Amino acid sequence: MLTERSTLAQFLIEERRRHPGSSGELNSLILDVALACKAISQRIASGALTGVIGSVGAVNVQGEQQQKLDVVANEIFLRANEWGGQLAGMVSEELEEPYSIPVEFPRGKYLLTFDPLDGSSNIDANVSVGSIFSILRAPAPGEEARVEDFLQPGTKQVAAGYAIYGPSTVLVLTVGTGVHAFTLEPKLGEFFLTRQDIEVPETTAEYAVNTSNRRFWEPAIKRYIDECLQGVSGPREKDFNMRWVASLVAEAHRILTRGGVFMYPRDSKNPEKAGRLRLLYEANPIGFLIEQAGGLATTGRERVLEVNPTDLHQRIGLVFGSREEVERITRYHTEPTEEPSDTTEHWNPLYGVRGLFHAI
Ligand SMILES: O=P(O)(O)OC[C@H]1O[C@](O)(COP(=O)(O)O)[C@@H](O)[C@@H]1O
Ligand SMILES: [Mg+2]
Ligand SMILES: [Mg+2]
Repeated sequence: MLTERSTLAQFLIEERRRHPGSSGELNSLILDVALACKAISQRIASGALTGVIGSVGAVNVQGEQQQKLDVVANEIFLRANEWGGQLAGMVSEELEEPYSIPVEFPRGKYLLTFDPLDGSSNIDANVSVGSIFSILRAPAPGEEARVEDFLQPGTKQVAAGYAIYGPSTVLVLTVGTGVHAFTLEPKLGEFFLTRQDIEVPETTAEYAVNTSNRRFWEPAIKRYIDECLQGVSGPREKDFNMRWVASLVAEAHRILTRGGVFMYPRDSKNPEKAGRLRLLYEANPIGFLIEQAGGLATTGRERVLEVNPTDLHQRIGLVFGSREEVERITRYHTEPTEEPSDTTEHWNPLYGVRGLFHAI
């Protein structure tokens, strides 16, 4: 029987009872991932005192500035997960190719993909960051994983989660039986169950989007946001609130706590990229968690978890959160929507359909 005092290990033992013949390898893997998160949490907490703040002065495979903590967190993830015999390979945001398990360690039946440090541009400002992970089955257990082995749709995930390094460190996990949160007790170094069966409220009046990209958005997103901005005097007939942390993990955690909708839609900013966020280790694990909590996650057009990946570091548009809003945004992508000629005219209360001049 699980209680508020159950540890992550006790939770995993309870879960395993549902699968009497299971080997326990998944549990060991999740505990190794959790160990990596504890170690990263400690490095982040000590901040500038241990010299881990600042950039490396190099760009990663994605062409992004690597922070020292990106490199440190990546190393911690690799070391914590390579030795246990559960994995056939790993894919990290920080590595171009899959990481092959060193020959001295046994290879196992799972694959791990991860973003070791998400939101790392926030590190210097001491804003919440996180780690995101996804676990898949290896098509060829015991053999070195090939690139194509990782290209599985998100529906195939066995487990997924993230750790948020905020005022407290919280591990949020799904093994396909709901979403549960474990808070790190730093003195004991143990994760304790603090929220069970998390549910995303169906309705919300809070959205998260980087509006500086507005001119690159598709009409459906412009329409949605413009309608929110019109508040009570617009077609939505209610006022909205906005948040943008620029840390996917922090946005997902807020939405799993009080609802909301997050958008990093496909845009025309860089036509070679279909979005900002990466499918295998950002969109899929977050999508799995959100669906398990009763919310929705789409690309704006289709369910994220049904996208067939074509590339390890593929980017994708991502819309997730409270069901009603995600359904609406996804519907707007299918409806013919006029490109608003000028934002101000579109939402200014003086000019809107319900505005002052319309009434005269
Ligand atoms: O800088 P922007 O455009 O606001 O983008 C922020 C987004 O980029 C990310 O930081 C990308 O993740 P990484 O830090 O792992 O590259 C997300 O967490 C966040 O949602
Ligand atoms: Mg990230
Ligand atoms: Mg990252």
